Amino acid sequence: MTEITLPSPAKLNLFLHITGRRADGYHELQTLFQFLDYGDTLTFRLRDDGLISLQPELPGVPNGQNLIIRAAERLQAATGTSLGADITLDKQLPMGGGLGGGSSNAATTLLGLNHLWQTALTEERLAELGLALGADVPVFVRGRAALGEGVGEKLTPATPPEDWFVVLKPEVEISTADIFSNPGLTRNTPRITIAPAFEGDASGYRNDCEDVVKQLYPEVKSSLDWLSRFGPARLTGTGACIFGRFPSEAEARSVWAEKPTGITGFVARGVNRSPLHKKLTELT
Ligand SMILES: C[C@@](CO)(OP(=O)(O)O)[C@H](O)COP(=O)(O)OP(=O)(O)OC[C@H]1O[C@@H](n2ccc(N)nc2=O)[C@H](O)[C@@H]1O
Ligand SMILES: Nc1ncnc2c1ncn2[C@@H]1O[C@H](COP(=O)(O)OP(=O)(O)O)[C@@H](O)[C@H]1O
Repeated sequence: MTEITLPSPAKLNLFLHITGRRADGYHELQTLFQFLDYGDTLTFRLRDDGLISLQPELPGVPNGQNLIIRAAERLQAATGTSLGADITLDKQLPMGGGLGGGSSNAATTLLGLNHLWQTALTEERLAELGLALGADVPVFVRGRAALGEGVGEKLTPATPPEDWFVVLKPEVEISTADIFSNPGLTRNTPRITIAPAFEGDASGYRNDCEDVVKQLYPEVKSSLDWLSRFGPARLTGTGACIFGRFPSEAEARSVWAEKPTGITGFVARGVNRSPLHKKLTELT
């Protein structure tokens, strides 16, 4: 095999509780991750000269800082392979939206190149390499919906309902670091036991970043107010994307059809197995 094309799906944080703060300033979380059957696509073409190239360059992200290149270089360093790759990215996910697109791209690169280069690292080792690139990378490497604890890297598989979602992207850029450093952030939500997350209904939980984000960004508040008219709606990650949950595709699409003009987003299904892992299994 000299070329593979793989999905790089989005994630939602169905809830996100901040339960404390570590000595290094990072926040301890409890969060329920689920994948969407919607995202970016990456194509990897084998090179035998060790070079890594990426096209197209993302606006505002020089290739040297792109998580795709950084993941590929980490895999080269960890395995000592002499192989390289030409990588093409079809970007669909909004950047910095709380959908984990960059982390997902890093995970797809680690799994995709491990396959193409036949470097045979275990999923556990790939998740370790990924964690050094971002707290959200391990869940994408593992490919199972999960309760994430620690900074999101301690994962316990979970099976939330595979509902349909309307995802909206208010036109604001939100920095994760800014939200986590806000003095008004709730940082003492009591830890929940794992059992409710297994049962999968996240409706009794919340996103602890939501109040701060709504105060700072009225566009997010107005989108949440609008979407909440149709059912439960919530922020994912530190935003800016929000999601509404619906039991059927038809209901999700009818709400989507009524969205105010000028707001972007998409309709997608929540899935407990990553589309990336599904595709990789088909290849082997
Ligand atoms: C909040 C979450 C939830 O899934 O998602 P996103 O909104 O990014 O998608 C993640 O935990 C985000 O993880 P990640 O995107 O890897 O964050 P990083 O770039 O490592 O962190 C940016 C900055 O946010 C702060 N930070 C991040 C994670 C965390 N658990 N505590 C923190 O205090 C730190 O100041 C850090 O320097
Ligand atoms: N391949 C990539 N795709 C998206 N963003 C990337 C990528 N590589 C680096 N980044 C940087 O990571 C930041 C966070 O991106 P992303 O993971 O999409 O959002 P979030 O963490 O909010 O879910 C971007 O704003 C961008 O600067």
